[in-house]
Amino acid sequence: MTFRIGKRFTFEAAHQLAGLPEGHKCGRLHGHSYTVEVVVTATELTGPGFVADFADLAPVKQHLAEHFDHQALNTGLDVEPTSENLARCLFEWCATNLPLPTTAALEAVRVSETPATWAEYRP
Ligand SMILES: Nc1nc2c(c(=O)[nH]1)N=C([C@H](O)[C@H](O)COP(=O)(O)OP(=O)(O)OP(=O)(O)O)CN2
Ligand SMILES: [Zn+2]
Repeated sequence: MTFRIGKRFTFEAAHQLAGLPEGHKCGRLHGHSYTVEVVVTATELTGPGFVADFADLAPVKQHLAEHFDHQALNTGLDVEPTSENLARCLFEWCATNLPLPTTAALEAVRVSETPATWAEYRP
C-alpha cells in the first residue's frame, strides 16, 4: 500500500523560450502565474499517521519566494525555463533540501504555467 501527499505552491515570473519556430508567441517575453506541486510517498506512516508533515514541505515556499517569484527566469537558470526544466530543477532542490522522514520519499514535482497545462519530473 502506498500513501501519497502533495502540497501546492505558486509564484509569478516572466520568461521567453528559445528554439521555437519564428513568430511562436512563447519566444516573446511574457509571464505566468506558476503552480508547483511537490509529491511525497511512503509505504508506512509516521507520527500521528503522516507520510510527512505538510510543514516539512514549507521550505519550498521560501525557496520560490527568494529565487523564482517576480523573477525573469531566463537569467536565473542555466537551462531553458520550460515547465519540464523547472520541474526537474525544483525536484533536485527538494531532494537536497526537504527534511523528510526516513520512511518518506520525494516522488515528483509538477509545474503548471496555466490551469490547463503541466509538466512533471520524477526520476
Ligand atoms: N511542453 C511544453 N510546451 C510549452 C511550454 C512548456 O514549458 N512545455 N511552454 C510554453 C509557453 O511558456 C507558453 O507561454 C504556454 O503555452 P500555452 O499553454 O500553449 O499558451 P496559452 O496559455 O496561451 O494556451 P492557448 O491554448 O494557446 O490559449 C509553450 N509550450
Ligand atoms: Zn510561457
